[in-house]
Amino acid sequence: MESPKSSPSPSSASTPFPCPLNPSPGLPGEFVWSREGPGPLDLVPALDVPVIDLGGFLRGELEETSRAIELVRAACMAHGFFQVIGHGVDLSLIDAAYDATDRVFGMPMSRKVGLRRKEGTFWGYSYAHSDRYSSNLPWKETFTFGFEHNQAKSTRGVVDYFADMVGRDFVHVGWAYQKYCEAAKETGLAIMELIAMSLGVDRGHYSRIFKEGSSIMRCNYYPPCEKEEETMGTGPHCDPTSLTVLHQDGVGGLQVLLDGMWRAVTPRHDAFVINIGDTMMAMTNGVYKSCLHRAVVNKEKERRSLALFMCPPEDHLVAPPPDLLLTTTTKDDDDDDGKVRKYPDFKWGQMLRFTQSQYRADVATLESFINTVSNQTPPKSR
Ligand SMILES: C=C1C[C@]23C[C@H]1CC[C@H]2[C@]1(C)CCC[C@@](C)(C(=O)O)[C@H]1[C@@H]3C(=O)O
Ligand SMILES: O=C(O)CCC(=O)C(=O)O
Ligand SMILES: [Fe+2]
Repeated sequence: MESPKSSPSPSSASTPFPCPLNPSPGLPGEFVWSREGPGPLDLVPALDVPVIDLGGFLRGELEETSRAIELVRAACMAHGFFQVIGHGVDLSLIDAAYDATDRVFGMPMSRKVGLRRKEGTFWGYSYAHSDRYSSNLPWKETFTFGFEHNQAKSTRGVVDYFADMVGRDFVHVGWAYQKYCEAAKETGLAIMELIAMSLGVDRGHYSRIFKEGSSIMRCNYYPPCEKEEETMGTGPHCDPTSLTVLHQDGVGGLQVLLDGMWRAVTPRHDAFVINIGDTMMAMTNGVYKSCLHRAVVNKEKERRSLALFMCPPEDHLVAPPPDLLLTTTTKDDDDDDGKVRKYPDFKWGQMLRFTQSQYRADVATLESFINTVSNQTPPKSR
């Protein structure tokens, strides 16, 4: 597994970039995913991930709530992906977030380069992660910033971040993202209640943890690419985080691996795509699945997606609720009362730093992280 390369020296940071994301006759080698290139894209059938209407649940309607719980459970046991409508988020707020995204990636490259993530930080602009990796570069630009869930405790909101880091002319962009993140977070917290109820644990178990957590807000911009079959927008991976609340524009490109086949998640303007991440999988003792997915690019159209990666506090000890250990047995448990833990305790901050300094998130991030940590510290008995 390629470990991230150290970020370039300051002098190379000022080197004019070759802007490799523009269409070109031959794809630069570092963008060719020879082993995993998506190949012919028209063969990818759609995956009819469940579309769950949150309206009834949010209105406190018992029957609709039971229906939503059932659908969440079935999807999370299978592949960890579903779409939600009836979330109550005004579509004009989503459109404003896309307008903000167009403003961010529409900046001149010289200004974007000035916003590149600094070594040891997580936030800022990246093109193709070329400061972190030297091969299998994703055909995308990204802009990433943090969002504190407990706004009362937030020392510096999204608006301040944009005003201070990008410039006063981006204050309204900061507001658009601030409002978007607040709404997407509330949707995510509501879904965490459904997840808890679907597992038979206290309804507030997960949402209480995440109300004190934060999110990684990742804006993805995928330029068109003539060699769409040879490169990747975002390579195959499982999200190391807990719950992803993603909105994709109408172009399409998100795919989930199911039964050995890549399946397309059809975009819906009125829906968020929700998926379980590695950390939530550990919080459910492996009952709910964090699954491999990727984003492919398009030879004609640019594509954008907005991913809110919800995380617990960095010092939160990731473990399943005790009740869950009493009520669930997993098929490969040799311990018939289901008390077996699938993953050791770990602190979320440790896993996050692992993905930023040592390991490029892929299909085996959680397993690799646990192996790394267990080789460093004696196993904790529980
Ligand atoms: C903890 C994280 C690392 C990434 C952003 C969040 C959740 C998703 C991860 C990522 C998108 C998975 C694919 C590889 C990656 C390097 C990327 O393409 O951006 C990952 C993110 C990252 O390390 O910046
Ligand atoms: O762009 C997409 O649709 C998905 C991107 C993704 O999976 C990610 O950023 O983790
Ligand atoms: Fe992802």
